[in-house]
Amino acid sequence: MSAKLDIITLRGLTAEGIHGVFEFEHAAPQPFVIDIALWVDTTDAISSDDIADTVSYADVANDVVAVVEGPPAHLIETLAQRISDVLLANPRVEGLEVTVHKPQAPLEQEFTDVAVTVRRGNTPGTIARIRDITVVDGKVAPEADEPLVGFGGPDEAPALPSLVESPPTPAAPLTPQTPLQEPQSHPFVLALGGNVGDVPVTLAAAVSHLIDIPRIHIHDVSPLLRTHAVLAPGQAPQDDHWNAVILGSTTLTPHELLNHTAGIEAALGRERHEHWGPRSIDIDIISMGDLHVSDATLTIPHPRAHLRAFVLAPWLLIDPEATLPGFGSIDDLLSRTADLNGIVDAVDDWLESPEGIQAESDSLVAAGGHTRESSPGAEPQPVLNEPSTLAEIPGMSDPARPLVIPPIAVPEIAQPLALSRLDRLDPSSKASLQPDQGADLLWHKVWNSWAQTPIEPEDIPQQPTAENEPGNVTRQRETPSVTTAQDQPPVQAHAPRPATPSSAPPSSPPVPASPIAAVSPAVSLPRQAPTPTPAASAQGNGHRLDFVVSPGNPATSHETRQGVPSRTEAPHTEVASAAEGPAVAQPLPFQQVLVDDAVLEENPGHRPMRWAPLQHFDADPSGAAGSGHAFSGRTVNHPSVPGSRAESAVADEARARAELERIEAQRAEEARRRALRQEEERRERERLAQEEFERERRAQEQYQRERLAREQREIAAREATRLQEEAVRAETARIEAERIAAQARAAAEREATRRPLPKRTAQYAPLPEDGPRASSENLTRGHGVDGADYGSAAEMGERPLPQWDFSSAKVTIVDDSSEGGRNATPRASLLAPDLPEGTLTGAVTDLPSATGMLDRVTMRPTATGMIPVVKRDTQHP
Ligand SMILES: Nc1ncnc2c1ncn2[C@@H]1O[C@H](COP(=O)(O)OP(=O)(O)OP(=O)(O)O)[C@@H](O)[C@H]1O
Ligand SMILES: Nc1nc2c(c(=O)[nH]1)N=C(CO)CN2
Repeated sequence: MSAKLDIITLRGLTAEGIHGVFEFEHAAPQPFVIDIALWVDTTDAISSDDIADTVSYADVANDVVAVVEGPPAHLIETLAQRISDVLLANPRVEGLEVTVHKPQAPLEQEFTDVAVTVRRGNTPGTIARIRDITVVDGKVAPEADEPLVGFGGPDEAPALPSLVESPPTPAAPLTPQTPLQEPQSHPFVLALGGNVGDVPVTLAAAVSHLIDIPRIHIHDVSPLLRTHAVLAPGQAPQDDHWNAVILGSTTLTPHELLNHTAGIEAALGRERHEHWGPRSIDIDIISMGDLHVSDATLTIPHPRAHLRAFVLAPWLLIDPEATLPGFGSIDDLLSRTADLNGIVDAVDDWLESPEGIQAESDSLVAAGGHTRESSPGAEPQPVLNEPSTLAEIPGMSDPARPLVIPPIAVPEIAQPLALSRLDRLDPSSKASLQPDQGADLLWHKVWNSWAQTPIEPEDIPQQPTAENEPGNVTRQRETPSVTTAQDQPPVQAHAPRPATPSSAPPSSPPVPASPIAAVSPAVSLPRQAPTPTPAASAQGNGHRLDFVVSPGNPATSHETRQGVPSRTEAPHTEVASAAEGPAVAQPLPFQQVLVDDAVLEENPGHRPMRWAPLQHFDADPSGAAGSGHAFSGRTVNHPSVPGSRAESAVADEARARAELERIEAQRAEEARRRALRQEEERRERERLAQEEFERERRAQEQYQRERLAREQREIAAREATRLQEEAVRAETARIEAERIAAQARAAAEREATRRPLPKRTAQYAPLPEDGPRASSENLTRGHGVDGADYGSAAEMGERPLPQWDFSSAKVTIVDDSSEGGRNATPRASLLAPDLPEGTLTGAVTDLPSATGMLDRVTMRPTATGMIPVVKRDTQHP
């Protein structure tokens, strides 16, 4: 079993990141809150007290924050996976659970949390309930009254790998006002099975995990049965399974329990490839008290449990009185299962050291002629192929070792059992009745015919006697040196049996006619249900179980010694009758009478034993009494014997022969009926198997349909998210387009309201005589803004200003030399004399110049000393 893992938790770790489906979430960081639980083997750390031997939560916090602050992801699932990957890179982390909360997720509705939880690796059990600790003024505040919900809390099932796709069970939000009610406890029955790997070890690990889960209490674990695989028709052969049943109780809901069992399956390597395929482990919830559940993921009671010996047999071993709600007593159910013959081996106390059980069983089975492979087909193969001698069983020559008697399979037995009517005789009777050398031929013949007559069900007498007490199965007498039913009484499921069959009072209650009623463990676990504790010794890896089949079981009556006269039956009856009065006819084919003195005289070597047909004896029952013949064990004068002894002998021979013929005819008839019955039983089993297969197929189809529907829902949900994203993008684009359009409109409006640009012309005004550049002789030729050559300043100075009507335009004469410092005197004043009356002059400080968009004309002094005069065209005011 793997080392126990402890859980290190870190909760409420907050960091900011840019994760989300929407573009805007990538633009601005938002908070993410992370809860971490790490499954770590702390054994070393506990002994060394060294941080190097464990996982430092400080490192964990750094790693997690780095991921949250790292590259953007669309989904919190992705974020959780990235965190898992980083933390699992630490080899000390065997498993983990990561929850990513997104408290400011962009949702229109009010909410308290959005989160995703992932579990990875080996995460046995569940996370312990953790209380929030509030620190106030540096001290831990007293606990809040309300119970915690959420992470690890009792009302939240942890996310498990196998259930990732299924919708999470919503946790009922508990408020401080909600009183904490003790949830109701339900008994449960789980069935465990598997046939891949070292299954006993895996199943023991599963039991250990279950024990570790809070709110689950294990009451009992059944012996471990090795069973032939039950297969769907046409399925390829598989290795044998190991099956066990667990009884317990839990306050978990059925789905929470399923979550846990599925988690354990996943942790123990369960993979699903094929329906009813080979598996390392399978855990089915068989029942939960009276609960009935039926939904897409869970059906309780388990819909096929009532058909399965590999579930019912181990269950019966620990709870013989159990019933499966809606189906009845498991005892009865078991007797009708088609795989009843498939129980190959059984081991008790297997949890102690499960290692080696499988190998040991393999060698036992190999010695017995089995293979681990079972035969295909829903109809189980006959399983009995017992070792014929004790020596063939490895280790069985050691008398201290417990015996393995494989379960006695019914109703069809592959090899004819060496059981005959003679086997019904007790050994001393048998010895005294056996024909001697030289005894008469007829007696030899009768004896031999008895010897070849298998015991028939019809031979079972109605009254129980010491001879037919349960457990006196002749098969067991064939191996007298091992534990037999006499040493070890079988335990009847319904009625406790006395310690030894011989001590059973004659009034013992008749055994219920249940074919498997007494499949009983010879060694029992300490358990609550009353179970037998017979004498088998406990050694080795677990205790093999002896299985004994009740004689009350009609199906096993092949093996029940009946119908052969023995000391305790016909002769005894006869003696008693003779002593007490007229002989009482018994429902037996023969009476032990007809010893004729003459024959004795003529053939002194003959044994005076004969068997006569009952009707002959009955012919004159009163005569027996009347003639006072007493049956003294040897010599009885039959009342109906006629005068001649020779005639009588011949008549006896003839009657005996006739009787033999009648018996043979009867036997042939019985064989025919038996064949018919077996054929009917086979058909019935086939029908049941077919029905189960059909049910299975329908269940599978339903499961597939639901899976498909779920997938389609998921696809639709993804598509809806995609469309939503697209819609958001389109909306964003629309808003942007609108903004641009609005801008354009505004610009257009401004444009529209703006006066058309005046056509501009430029002219150079002559510089005044006393202007700063007036004396310059080397003035370059002036060019107007329109490129026209206006000649030199001197020439231009002679030219008059055009006859523009400056008064109609707002003309400002600007002297920007005020900034350049070349001339502090505003040019305007200088120019003013030359401008028409009313022309505005003065510095313009509030408008840029020369933009062409001014209301006013700007005149500047230039480097050439000439002043461009820009004026609105009078035709375009
Ligand atoms: N009572 C139940 N116990 C366990 N699983 C159940 C039960 N009822 C329904 N299921 C569902 O059956 C699903 C498939 O189970 P699984 O693959 O183990 O089937 P199986 O063991 O191969 O077949 P079978 O159910 O016949 O034993 C599980 O995921 C679970 O959701
Ligand atoms: N013997 C045996 N056969 C099976 C088993 C099982 O547990 N034991 N489980 C099956 C599907 O659950 C199918 N067949």
